[in-house]
Amino acid sequence: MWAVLGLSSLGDWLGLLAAATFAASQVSNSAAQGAAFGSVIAVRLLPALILGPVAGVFADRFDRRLTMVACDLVRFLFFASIPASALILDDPALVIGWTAIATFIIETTAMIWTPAKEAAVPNLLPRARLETANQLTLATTYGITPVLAGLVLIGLEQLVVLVFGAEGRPRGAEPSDVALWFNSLTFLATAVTVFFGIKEISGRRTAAVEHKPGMLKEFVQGWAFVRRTPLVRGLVLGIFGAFAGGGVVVGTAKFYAVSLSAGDAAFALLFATLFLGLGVGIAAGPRIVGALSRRRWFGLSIILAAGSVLILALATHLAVAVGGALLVGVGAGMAFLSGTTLLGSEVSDDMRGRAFAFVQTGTRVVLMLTISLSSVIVGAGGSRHLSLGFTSVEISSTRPLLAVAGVLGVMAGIVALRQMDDKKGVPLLADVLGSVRGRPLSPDEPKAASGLFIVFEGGEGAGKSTQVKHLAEALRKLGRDVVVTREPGATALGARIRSLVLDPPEVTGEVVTPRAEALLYAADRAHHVASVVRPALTRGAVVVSDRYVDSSLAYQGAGRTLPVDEVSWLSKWATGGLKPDLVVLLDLEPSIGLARAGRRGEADRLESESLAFHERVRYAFLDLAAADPSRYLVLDASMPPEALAAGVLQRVRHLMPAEEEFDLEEAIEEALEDAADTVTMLTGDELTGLPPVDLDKDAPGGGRETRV
Ligand SMILES: Nc1ncnc2c1ncn2[C@@H]1O[C@H](COP(=O)(O)OP(=O)(O)O)[C@@H](O)[C@H]1O
Ligand SMILES: Cc1cn([C@H]2C[C@H](O)[C@@H](COP(=O)(O)OP(=O)(O)O)O2)c(=O)[nH]c1=O
Repeated sequence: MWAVLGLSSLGDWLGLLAAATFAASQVSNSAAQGAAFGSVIAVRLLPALILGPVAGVFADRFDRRLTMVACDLVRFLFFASIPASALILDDPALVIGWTAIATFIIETTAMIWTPAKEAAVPNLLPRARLETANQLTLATTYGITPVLAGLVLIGLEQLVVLVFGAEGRPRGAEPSDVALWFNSLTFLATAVTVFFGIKEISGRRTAAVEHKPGMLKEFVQGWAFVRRTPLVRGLVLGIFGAFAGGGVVVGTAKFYAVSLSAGDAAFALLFATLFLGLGVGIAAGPRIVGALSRRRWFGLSIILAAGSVLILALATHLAVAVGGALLVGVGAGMAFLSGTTLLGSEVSDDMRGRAFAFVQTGTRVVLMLTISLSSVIVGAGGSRHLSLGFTSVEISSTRPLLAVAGVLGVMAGIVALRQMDDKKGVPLLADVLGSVRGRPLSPDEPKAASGLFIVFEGGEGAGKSTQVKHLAEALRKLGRDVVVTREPGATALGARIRSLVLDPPEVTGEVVTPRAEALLYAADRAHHVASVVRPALTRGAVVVSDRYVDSSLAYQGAGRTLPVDEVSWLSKWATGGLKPDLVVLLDLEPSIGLARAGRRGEADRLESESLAFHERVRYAFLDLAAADPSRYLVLDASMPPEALAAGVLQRVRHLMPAEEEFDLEEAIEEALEDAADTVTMLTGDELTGLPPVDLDKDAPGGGRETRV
């Protein structure tokens, strides 16, 4: 298929050059030569307008292999007919006329061949390879074959001179004749290859064929499909927007170079960088964006290209303009690649031909219209002096035109992004940055609406288990369904993971390495969330967990000094993005906490870590709380348990539905009374200096960090 494609593309380029020079060589004065050359090029664009829209119906309706073969045979015959006509006809005008007609027919056939080919490729490849295949196709069509066509032309010319000498060559053996003969044979070769070599292209047709509606109906269906499907609508809009922007750039380029006070060299330089950018975008784009959603990539590429047109509009210095042109190219190249790949992979087989044909036609029309319109406008507009009193600036009409094109392009990109976004709710910038680093974000799984998820975090011996118990009791008294759980080890699987990760090395026989440790905690968490937490939240329960994601960030991130954002991504992936409604951080001097925990008995693997380790953990927790105060309640864990419990309840009150609030006040009162009892039991020293817990002054609504 690639060989066919390369050969056929070589044929296209060769045909474009050869037919035009052939026509020009039929007449001798230069004006007529120009007209002949131009008219042959013009008839190549005409079929796009007339036949383009219906071409796709052929690709979807008939066997694509036979369609391609028929088209290639037609091209074989008509390319050969051009030099043959010169042998038969004597009048140069007739020969030029026939060349134009033949070119028209050839181009018309190409309009049918291309969508058939484009629609067939995705059926021949695994989806995952489609993007690479498209890279190859684009590189072949726009990079290799045009150059090759030029070389072949030169080579043929040399060959003709070598064989027939410089003068007195037989008719039909001029270099441009030979090029056309040669070209005709390339199409014969592709016809043979497709017919005998790639039978798979036909593979998809089955019984459905008899029920096909009429051609006209299929055509109308194709339009309706484009209009109705957000993906295709977004794609079409984006692609047309990009081409319109490109058209304006091309149409204004000459005048633009003048407005930079630069000449033809600058014009050529800008074009060369634009094409360089295009190549870079196509070749390096996929590697740069990594696993970013292709739909998002497409929209962003359009925005990049159009935004860079704005850079062009504002650039006053050639260097800036060259940078802008490079970015326009990169954006356009990436959009081109991702757009083609999306069309190929996400449009169903029976619509694909029409979708490709629609885009193929639309882009040509848009390009022609914008190039000619913008060059006319710029030509008519000229440039104006704007007097500012003390100085005057020259404003060329290319600038506003480019600016308008840029703004419209950016808007088209944004609309395309909206229409096609497959990761709604995932922040765009974070997604792009994550993808560039190899870790795209996944959309959060929907959170259960009714449940409440409360997490206790803190160092060793901070009193988490004690507070979890208190809170659960208080909420149960209110009649709430409460699920108490913990990490690691709340499930049977989790219990095994827990012993793998926490048993001292004397028991396990070796030390768990930091990354393995992070993965084990994440595995425990994934299983825990899926089998315990989410089901409970779904039925509306309050889930109270002793430790969650923050423990990994603090212990594995800060403690083990693994990159915190990687640990965070791992947990996000493990939990499907489930975040707690409230995190209660019990903050305590590690030495005190470890002493408390030590009373419990044998230290586990992490408890035996150095004090410095536990210091890092403590400050990591505090940092996390400071970064998202509305989600955290930080309590001084050296306070008596009852006072802490009252503080927790006070905050939980804000998370409960309104009708439960009244009872909750009572529960808090009760807890405070308990606390008061404890206070009287203590000697008092330990409590001096604590701020009073004042219920009334706490503004309703929560949302602030509360320190009791
Ligand atoms: N606020 C507190 N003040 C003093 N000791 C406490 C407090 N909370 C808990 N403790 C004690 O400290 C030890 C560890 O408490 P625990 O709740 O198991 O902590 P964690 O679950 O954070 O490791 C237990 O012996 C517990 O009785
Ligand atoms: C959940 C989690 C715990 N841990 C550590 C912290 C604790 O030292 C250990 C066990 O937690 P836990 O059972 O809460 O211990 P303790 O009751 O002694 O505080 O696991 C991590 O390192 N990463 C994690 O993601």
